[in-house]
Amino acid sequence: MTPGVRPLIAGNWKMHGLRADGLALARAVAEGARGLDAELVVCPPATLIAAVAEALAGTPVAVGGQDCHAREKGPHTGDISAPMLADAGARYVIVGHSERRAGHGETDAMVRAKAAAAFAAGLVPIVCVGESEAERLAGQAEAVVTRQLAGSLPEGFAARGGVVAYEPVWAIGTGRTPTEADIAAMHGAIRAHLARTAPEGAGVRLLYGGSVKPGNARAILAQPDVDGALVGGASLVAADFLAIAAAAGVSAGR
Ligand SMILES: O=C(CO)[C@H](O)COP(=O)(O)O
Repeated sequence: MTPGVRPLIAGNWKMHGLRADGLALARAVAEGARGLDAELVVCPPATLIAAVAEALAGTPVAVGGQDCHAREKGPHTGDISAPMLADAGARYVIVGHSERRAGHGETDAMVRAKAAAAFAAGLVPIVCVGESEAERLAGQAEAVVTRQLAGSLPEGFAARGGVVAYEPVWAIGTGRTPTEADIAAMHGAIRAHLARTAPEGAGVRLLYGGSVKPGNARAILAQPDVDGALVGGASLVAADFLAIAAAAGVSAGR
């Protein structure tokens, strides 16, 4: 954990949740969030953002989108713009998740445009980067992630409060995680890249994502330059998500 940084724990619900489930989950998270020394964000499917934002109004839990289009409006059937997310009550948006890079052909340039659109709409982008297993085995992990950062972060990213999430693709939903030393090494490399490219880079919050669970959260969050977590599966169970958030506060020594 970076000294003095308030941990950020974000839950990516992915394509899970009908209205009743989503509202119940959001309310349970809000109930348990009081008194936790971490910033909490839930990212429901787009259909639930407005309802969840309304349910969470006045609580310490913020709402985020899982993706946005790079344009404000236009003929883009099925897409959602950053201003629409903000209008629905979101404050954050995940962009460049590996499931979108792989499943929707998103390039670094597209991710950069989406992150810029998020800033323009007053949202905080959480930009995801991470290597595949083949890239890690080939010793390319750091080079891949550095290249993704160079291509995906818009001008002024650090100064405007952008967040980076390191999510090794092979750790997502698999129950496998890098070693703590590997996580620390990659977060250190990301920090060094950010600090080289902008004076404010040292203050960017760096999240780790990929099979974060209550059982491993404390050890992962205790690593240097890990300022929080982007949680998938475990964010669908309020008690697990809250346990991860509690571990963040402990790791921050608060
Ligand atoms: O999106 C993720 C968290 O946002 C990431 O895909 C990790 O998912 P998990 O392995 O199910 O935690």
